[in-house]
Order: sequence, then structure tokens, then C-alpha cells
Amino acid sequence: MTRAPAALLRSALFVPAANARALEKSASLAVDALIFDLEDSAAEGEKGAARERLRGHLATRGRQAADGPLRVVRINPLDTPAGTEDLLMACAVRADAILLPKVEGPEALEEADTALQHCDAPPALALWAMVETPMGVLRAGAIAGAALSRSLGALVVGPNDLALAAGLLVSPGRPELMPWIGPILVAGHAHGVPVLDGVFNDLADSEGFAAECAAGRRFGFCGKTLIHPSQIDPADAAFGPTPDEIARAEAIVAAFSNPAHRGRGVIRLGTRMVERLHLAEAEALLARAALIRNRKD
Ligand SMILES: CC(C)(COP(=O)(O)OP(=O)(O)OC[C@H]1O[C@@H](n2cnc3c(N)ncnc32)[C@H](O)[C@@H]1OP(=O)(O)O)[C@@H](O)C(=O)NCCC(=O)NCCSC(=O)C[C@H](O)C(=O)O
Ligand SMILES: [Mg+2]
Repeated sequence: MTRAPAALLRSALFVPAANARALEKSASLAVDALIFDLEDSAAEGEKGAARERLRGHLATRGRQAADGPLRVVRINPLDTPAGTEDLLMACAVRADAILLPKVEGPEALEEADTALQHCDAPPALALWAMVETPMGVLRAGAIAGAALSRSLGALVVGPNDLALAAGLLVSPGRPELMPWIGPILVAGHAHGVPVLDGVFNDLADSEGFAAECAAGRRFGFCGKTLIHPSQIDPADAAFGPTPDEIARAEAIVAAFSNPAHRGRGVIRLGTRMVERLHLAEAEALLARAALIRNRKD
């Protein structure tokens, strides 16, 4: 099926549904996506109560506006007792997307897709996939290319589960994770599926967080998953175009609009070669900047 045009996904905050206060707080946050978590942040004995709390919360709060935060529910795996109940609840409250944890192949997405068809879920309800196991990384291409009746809205890296499964001792700058992250990025870009970077666990290390966001942007992630409201603004800043990038994009557009350059495939701009592919890139960046500006107004 065709992929939806990329929405803004700079910041995606995990909100533990087991925590009533965090759930309440999430309604006041300006963020691109809220991922309500029923999986790892809900202990075994809390899962039912967390689901019912989230049902009540989402039932009384529809998406505030077309450009309000996407409402995503991370459910438990479908082969666990809680998984199907979670999926039915997310469908009933008209979530925007369901995030499946520990996806190891297209079969898990197909199974969820079929279950959603049986409960008359709207076609607009997207599936998202966490890739966070060695098998998931090995099959990332097949996951990103899964044949579904609905859109695969995002792949999400799970660094904590990857580190656990592969025995990684992750150091600052996370070089140990790079061989695992690379195949997920390639798979997403090959199939036109946005890839969200994994969470950063140290809430006191704001410099480390900013550096990881900046690296994530350079690597081609669309945005980052977050664990705390204080991480939203730095993530939005890192994954939105900077004023310098906007100025450069405007200069490229202006250069190609110059009648002297009409019909030319390649021109010189200052010290650099600029081709029409850079014009397309500049136009896309300016469209993204306008989307962000409109959201603020
Ligand atoms: C990490 C935390 C447990 C820290 O909690 P706490 O110390 O209570 O935070 P603060 O006192 O600083 O909170 C200040 C206020 O902000 C609200 N808050 C905090 N976190 C969130 C949140 N995530 N969403 C919404 N609101 C939040 C507090 O309630 C305070 O509100 P108020 O008192 O009204 O001012 C906590 O931040 C937390 O639980 N974070 C999310 C944890 C989570 O969801 N984990 C699962 C997803 S990550 C994951 O699974 C990784 C992946 O799968 C992988 O494998 O890597
Ligand atoms: Mg995980």
C-alpha cells in the first residue's frame, strides 16, 4: 500500500499508563506524538489497571486538533495474555497508531493487522513496530516492507532491549549500538517508513542527550523517542531545521529561480556545487519549516 506523507515526528514521548499523574500531565504537553505505554513500564500486576486507566483517559480526550500530538498506544506482545486486550482497547478509543514491541518479522505486523480488521478498526489506524531484538534487526527489511492493509507509520529503535539481548556495554556516544541501528535505518529508508531513534535514559545528562539527538538527526532518524517532558524541547530543536539550514535552502531556491540558471542541472553557489536534487531537498526542508511554524502559531 502507499505510504502516508511524513508527518512531524521530532519528539515522541513515552507516557507510562500505570502512572496516573504522568497520564494527566501528558494532556498539557506540546509534543509531536504521545506513546502511551502498557508494556515495559507496567509491572505484571499493574497491566489490567493501566489499560483501564488509559481507556478512560483516551475516551474522554480525543485528539485535540488535527495537528495535536499523535496518540499511539504501545501494547504488550500479542502472544501474551494482555496483548489482545490492549489492542482491542486501542482500537475502541480510536488511537492514531498501535506500537508493537519486539517485532521480529512481518508476521507480527500481519497478525495485528488481521486482528484490527476483525474489530473493524478504521483504516487510518496505523501500526508502528519496535525493532529491539537481534532477530528484529536481522529481519528489519522484511518488517519495513510488510504487506499490510494499513500504513506502517514508524520503526522505533529499542536500545535497552538490544543492549540486554546482545550483552552490549554501551558507552557515551553509543558506538556499540551502531551496528544494530544501521540495518534499521536502511530498512526504513528503503521502504519509506520513518525511523525514530531510541530513548536516552540519563535524565541528568542534558549535554549527552543533546549530542545524541544531534547525532540521530545526522544519521537520518526523523526524531527521537523520549522518557521525560524535559526532553521534548531539545528533541524538537535538534530534529527541526536550524535557521542556518533554512537560510541555505532559501539561497538554493533563489539561485535556481534566477533566469540566468533556467534549464541548468547544476550551478555554483558560493564555493559549492548545487544540483537539482539539492533544490528538491531545499524545497522539502522549507515545507517542513513551514509546518513547524504553523504549528507554533
Ligand atoms: C523516568 C521517570 C520514572 C522519572 O519520573 P519522576 O522522577 O517522577 O519525574 P519528575 O518528578 O521529574 O516529573 C516531573 C513531572 O513530569 C511528569 N512526568 C515525568 N515523566 C513523564 C512522562 N514520561 N510522561 C508524562 N509526564 C511525565 C511527572 O508526573 C511530574 O508531573 P507533575 O508532578 O504533575 O509536575 C518518568 O519520567 C517515567 O516514568 N518515564 C517514562 C518511562 C517509560 O515509559 N518507560 C517505557 C518506555 S522506554 C522503553 O521501553 C525503552 C525501549 O523499549 C527500549 O528497549 O529501549
Ligand atoms: Mg524495549
